[in-house]
Amino acid sequence: MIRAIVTDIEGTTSDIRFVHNVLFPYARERLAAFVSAQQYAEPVNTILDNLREEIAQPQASTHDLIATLFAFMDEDRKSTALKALQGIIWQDGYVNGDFTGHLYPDVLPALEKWKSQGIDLYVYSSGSVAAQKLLFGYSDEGDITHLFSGYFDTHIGAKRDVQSYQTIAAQIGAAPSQILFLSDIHQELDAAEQAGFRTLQLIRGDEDGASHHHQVHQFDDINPEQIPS
Ligand SMILES: CSCCC(=O)C(=O)COP(=O)(O)O
Ligand SMILES: [Mg+2]
Repeated sequence: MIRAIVTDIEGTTSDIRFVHNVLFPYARERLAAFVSAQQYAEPVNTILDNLREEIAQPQASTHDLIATLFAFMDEDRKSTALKALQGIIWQDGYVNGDFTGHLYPDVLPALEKWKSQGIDLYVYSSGSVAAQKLLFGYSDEGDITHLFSGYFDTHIGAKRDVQSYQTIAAQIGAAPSQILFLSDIHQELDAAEQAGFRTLQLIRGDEDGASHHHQVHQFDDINPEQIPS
């Protein structure tokens, strides 16, 4: 029996093009000025120290760190420090109504149905927990954060590491076999499966021939009582 569903965001609940064509450019255009202005204020001061630790350069200047952050954005590095900064910058965009968090139309009805069936819902994304709450708090369908029992980001570990899913299961308080993980990326599903999770792969665009996970095209196709093995 499935007791909890953990869902990825980009490519799963939300269009990858929203993240890459709207969110990422919004942060990119503002990042240098934002970091320069806020470098001595919290939480940016601590985030920059965390970034120095992440790159093992304790003496790196703010100028150097900004260059590093741009390199990370170029390679879509899932750096916890970059994700924290992006999340703070996106807040203005959501609050000012520059954009709303994209949701595929099949997502909200399915989440509501699963929740009404007594299944607890969680999010696991490389985007910071603050960024996750913004996307679902200012979504196309309004504030849907009440549906979620918890949020996980890279503070718990990387999405392709088995240990991350073991820690998530412990924090949820359910056996891994009672948790279903939804993602578009088969390497993330591989790690979750190795931790004992049930898995389903969302195919929102291109097929993934390298995956052995059961695939669905939308949330309507998912019945938590009948997850194929
Ligand atoms: C919280 S929305 C922004 C998502 C993000 O920054 C990202 O890198 C995508 O990560 P995901 O793990 O959802 O694929
Ligand atoms: Mg994804």
